Amino acid sequence: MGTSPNKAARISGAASIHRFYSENAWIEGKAEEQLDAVAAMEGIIAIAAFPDLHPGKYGPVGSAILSDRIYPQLIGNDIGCGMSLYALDLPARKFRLDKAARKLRLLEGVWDGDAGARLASDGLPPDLHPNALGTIGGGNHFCELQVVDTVLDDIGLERGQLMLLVHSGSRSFGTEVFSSVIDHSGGFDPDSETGQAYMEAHRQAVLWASLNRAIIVERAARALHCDFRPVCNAPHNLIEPGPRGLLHRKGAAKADMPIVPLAGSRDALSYLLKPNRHKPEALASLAHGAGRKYDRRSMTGRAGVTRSDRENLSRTSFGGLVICEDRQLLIEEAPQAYKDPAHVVGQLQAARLAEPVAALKPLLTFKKATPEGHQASARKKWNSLGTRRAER
Ligand SMILES: Nc1nc2c(ncn2[C@@H]2O[C@H](COP(=O)(O)O)[C@@H](O)[C@H]2O)c(=O)[nH]1
Ligand SMILES: [Mn+2]
Repeated sequence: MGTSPNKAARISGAASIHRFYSENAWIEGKAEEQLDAVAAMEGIIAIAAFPDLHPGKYGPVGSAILSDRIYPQLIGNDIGCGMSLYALDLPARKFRLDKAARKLRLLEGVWDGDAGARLASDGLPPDLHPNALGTIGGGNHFCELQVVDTVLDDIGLERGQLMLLVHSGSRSFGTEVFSSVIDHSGGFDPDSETGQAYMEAHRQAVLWASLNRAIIVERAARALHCDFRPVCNAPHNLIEPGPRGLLHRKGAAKADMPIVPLAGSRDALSYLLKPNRHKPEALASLAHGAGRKYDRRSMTGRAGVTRSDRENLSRTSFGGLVICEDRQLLIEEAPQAYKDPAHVVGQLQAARLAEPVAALKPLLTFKKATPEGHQASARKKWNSLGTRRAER
């Protein structure tokens, strides 16, 4: 369990860990053990842990870790993963959920735009995983149509306004970068050739992921016939070099920006937060979501157990819809898998790290709609259509 925010600093191993959650937070013992293990690693300077903390494959998710070494393992494969939020120029009165759901199915297929040109215009090699660009990916990546439910501060949003929240990362590119360094659990010296090569590939992956989210919203807006404007773009899986060292954020939102999104679940509110910049121990970071309460494996038996449960997996208590044909993913990503985002926000407020400025209600959540095999055949079909079009 966590300690209260006012006695949160604790020395464990070499590095201090600031826990920004109280005894009431749902924190697994394994996540605490992972924090302690990281604090004892060579070169770790300080750690900030947030109330969405939960165990990860290689380290604690929901933490920011300052280090004088590069630790690719702390970031994992989804380098640059983040949340981008956009306000849609789509009148709510004209909005029809079932129609929008049909239109957004377009996101299932590959993107038919000029990936090479977009990559090049962002300073990236044009052949950098072009086929994956503009696609959401699996797991808990999603693209969600939301409606502004509550506005607590003037941030240019109005109640009832439609929004799009995109959560995605660097797809196959990030996986390739990580797989080349996966065995280096001891990390890299930042001055070493291998360390510098990793940081260059990582820099490109962060740009790639951000471009990916931008293309996803373009695709969605085109399908919905509307305009959009960016509200915030907050990565939460990356290393940021700075004057105090290398800041590793693993499932911790970059918070040195005016507004930071905190995602809930497909059946809970998401929040927009105004960070309080006067807490250096928070390492310019914040919770990025509700955080997992139960791991994927243990969701079988917790969700979709009865027939009516299974029938309701694609509907939400807000009257919203979920587009995801992968039944197992629907179960693993069921709302019960996550902590209560309102509680997470309350913990951040109690720790004086941030204030909520708006709450957003999910209307339509698009997760990986077809299993990988179907996607491959859809891609083949799309490509052969393209070839036929070109032959005409
Ligand atoms: N609004 C939604 N939020 C969701 C959904 N599924 C997950 N989540 C939240 O996003 C974060 C992402 O975590 P990450 O560690 O994979 O980056 C997670 O903590 C959840 O709170 C959803 O369908 N809609
Ligand atoms: Mn993520």
